[in-house]
Amino acid sequence: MKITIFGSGYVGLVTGACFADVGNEVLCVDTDEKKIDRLKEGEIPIYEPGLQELVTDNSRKGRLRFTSDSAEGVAFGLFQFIAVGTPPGEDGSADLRHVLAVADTIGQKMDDYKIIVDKSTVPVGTAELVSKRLLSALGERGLSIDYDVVSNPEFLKEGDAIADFMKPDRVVVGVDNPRTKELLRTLYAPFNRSHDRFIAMDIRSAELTKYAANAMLATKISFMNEIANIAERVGADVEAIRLGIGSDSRIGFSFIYPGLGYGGSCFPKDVQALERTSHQHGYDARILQAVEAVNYEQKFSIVKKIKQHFKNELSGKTIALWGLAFKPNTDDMREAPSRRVLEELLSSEAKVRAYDPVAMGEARSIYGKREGLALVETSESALRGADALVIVTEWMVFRSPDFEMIKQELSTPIIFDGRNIYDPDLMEQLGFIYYSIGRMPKGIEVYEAIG
Ligand SMILES: NC(=O)c1ccc[n+]([C@@H]2O[C@H](COP(=O)([O-])OP(=O)(O)OC[C@H]3O[C@@H](n4cnc5c(N)ncnc54)[C@H](O)[C@@H]3O)[C@@H](O)[C@H]2O)c1
Ligand SMILES: O=c1ccn([C@@H]2O[C@H](COP(=O)(O)OP(=O)(O)O[C@H]3O[C@H](CO)[C@@H](O)[C@H](O)[C@H]3O)[C@@H](O)[C@H]2O)c(=O)[nH]1
Repeated sequence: MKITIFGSGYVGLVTGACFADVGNEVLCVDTDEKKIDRLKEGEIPIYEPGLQELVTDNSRKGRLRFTSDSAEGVAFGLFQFIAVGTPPGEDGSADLRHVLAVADTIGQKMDDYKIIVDKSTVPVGTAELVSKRLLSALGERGLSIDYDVVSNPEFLKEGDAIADFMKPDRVVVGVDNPRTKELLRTLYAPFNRSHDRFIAMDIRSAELTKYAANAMLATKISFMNEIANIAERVGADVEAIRLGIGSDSRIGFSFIYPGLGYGGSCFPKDVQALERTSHQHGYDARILQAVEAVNYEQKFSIVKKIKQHFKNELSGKTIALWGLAFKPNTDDMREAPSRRVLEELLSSEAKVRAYDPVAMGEARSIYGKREGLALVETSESALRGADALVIVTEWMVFRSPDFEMIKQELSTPIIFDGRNIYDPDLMEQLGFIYYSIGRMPKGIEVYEAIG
């Protein structure tokens, strides 16, 4: 089948490469000409495991192409996927300008029947807005051409994006035309082989399903962070609690890792946008507000411990920071907890030496030359002359480091672990002062309430 995809970011590029890989002809369109030039040269602008190989292979076979010419894009595919960004607007609601710009473009250029598939995360009612924009653009051209607008939210995770797309838990499709539903079922059939994962529903429900999924996952994380905050105040261990509740199959082990709060380009903006939608419809979404509030505070939790340890005297101290990406296996730093941690440390006049296995380029483009901040090339050099190490992102390579080397490099052996990746008993044996999330530091019976 012929597929056009507007937007060549995390979602558009992965979607394009995966559809091409199962034999479709795919044309990816992006308004960012530099990005398209790089993609044409075989350069992938983002770090996503496996994507380089998939894009290179399918480009070589001629099934995956790139253009910044939107007219070419509209003419090409029966399916016109919209996979552009929907960032938060000033009041937190989703900014639809890119989605509607694509709708305008399609309406201005289409000459035959198209299926417009919205893969961007958008508030309920957006498909109707897209449809109105198409009608109005066609009206201006004095044309009446048939089309369908479908909602097909994407559930992939960065870092696992290809596996998530190729073997999805489900494919949600909001569609009101039975024939179009069957075409989409056929399009997704290669990813739907072991059992039926194709879930068709009305368009509004599909749009809301996406927000409900992200809000539920974010709720699990904030809930667990709240339990962690209670645990450390009453002298309990959140890691034991995690095992104790995760083993209940009704709760499950996934998305109950406490830490420094959720970040990334999705949970923060989507919880906020759902809360705004709800507000606009006269309903006060109190759970969502609490999820956000807990998450906001959680990003400060490790800095509060650092400040408490150093008795609020961070001036003249140097902190080594491991992990800048919002989670492992990505270079994405959008809403990354590391940014909050960095800002707090720098504004407390600490010096920071930061390292990440893949996000150094991204960090340089965000911070440039920032006073007090050194972006360094190895995890070892981050430690040099530092007074403490902070773990912000749980990259595999940080899980079993050379602790003797860490001790030698740090002026005092202190680790603040924002992801609970080390064993407190081992840390004690090795002679570290060790702080983590939701567990008391060894030797302290009940943690003093922090801040
Ligand atoms: N990143 C994720 O893990 C993820 C997962 C599921 C859903 N989503 C949702 O998918 C959407 C896209 O997210 P993303 O992370 O891929 O965004 P992104 O910012 O990585 O990429 C968006 C791309 O769209 C391009 N673009 C903007 N306007 C355009 C236009 N008019 N025509 C063509 N291209 C245009 C931009 O240049 C950019 O390259 C968002 O709604 C997001 O919430 C993201
Ligand atoms: O137990 C956990 C699990 C995750 N996180 C944090 O939650 C954030 C989001 O993680 P993750 O969900 O793995 O990454 P995303 O790539 O943002 O993916 C989410 O957002 C996407 C965009 O909407 C959805 O498509 C995915 O299904 C959804 O998992 C990260 O900061 C993680 O560190 C925790 O703190 N504890």
